[in-house]
Amino acid sequence: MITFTGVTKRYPDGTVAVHDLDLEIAAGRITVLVGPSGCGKTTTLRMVNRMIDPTSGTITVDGRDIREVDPPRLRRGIGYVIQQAGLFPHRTIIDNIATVPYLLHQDKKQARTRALELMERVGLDTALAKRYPAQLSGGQQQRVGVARALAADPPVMLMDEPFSAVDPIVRGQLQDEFLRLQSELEKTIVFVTHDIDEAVKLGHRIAVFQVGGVLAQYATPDELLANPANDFVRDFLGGDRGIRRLRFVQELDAEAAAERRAAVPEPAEPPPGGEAAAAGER
Ligand SMILES: Nc1ncnc2c1ncn2[C@@H]1O[C@H](COP(=O)(O)OP(=O)(O)OP(=O)(O)O)[C@@H](O)[C@H]1O
Repeated sequence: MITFTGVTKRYPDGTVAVHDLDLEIAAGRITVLVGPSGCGKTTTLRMVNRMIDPTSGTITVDGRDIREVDPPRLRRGIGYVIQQAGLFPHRTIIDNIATVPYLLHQDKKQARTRALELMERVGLDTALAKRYPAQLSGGQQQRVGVARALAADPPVMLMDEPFSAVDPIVRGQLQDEFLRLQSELEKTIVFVTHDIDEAVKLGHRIAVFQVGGVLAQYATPDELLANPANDFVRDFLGGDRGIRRLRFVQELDAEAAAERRAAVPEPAEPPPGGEAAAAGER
């Protein structure tokens, strides 16, 4: 679990990016930070791995105050994925993915084998391993970014608008694959987006921020859509909130129905002689 207690970030020029934030981020779930541009989402995210230090307040990861952990060590347990993937342009895909294992002086051959496994896991053809980032599509690059963040198998992943640089169709595919992957991996994920649809689709819980770094509401997607805490949240959710909620509830229903179907045991083989014989025995 990650906790923020009374966290404020004021930049040297006086800008308050995050204001007195209290937030509990559940382990093994996806927590989405959403809000308009400049509301402090990225600042909040980057305080978790100490790329930015808070002005006041306390952040803990698994009960430990992060100020007590030296930043390189802390970051080994925290994967970081950014918009447009941030890949090293002069390194091949496989070497990009194995960046952290190389830094940790892991066996090169092992690191590469694992990188190939990760490529498959995130839906990349391993034939792309020797290419360079510029030779991949935007969606493929994002997948490499996710694979690279997973390479050290960190329990926590910070994801800053990771799918926003691709077209809506690819974006939808990446989101679906990411959800599938997360259902296997159960990482603690903090995911930043400014897109409420993405937040509703991915988030177990959603933190809505407003400009000034104020947390306006922290709730499950269903609670958020059903009961916006104030006018700002209502406006941010938009006029089609009702449609979104309906779609969300329908998706939940479909998932529950699929789970029920999976839970029902397969019908037993009919006895020799077929159904008529089975009926006759009753
Ligand atoms: N280094 C900095 N110095 C001064 N102000 C900064 C700095 N970095 C960010 N800010 C300001 O802090 C506020 C929050 O910025 P932040 O990047 O956290 O917001 P955001 O919600 O992630 O925005 P976006 O969606 O546009 O990326 C903004 O007003 C921004 O201009």
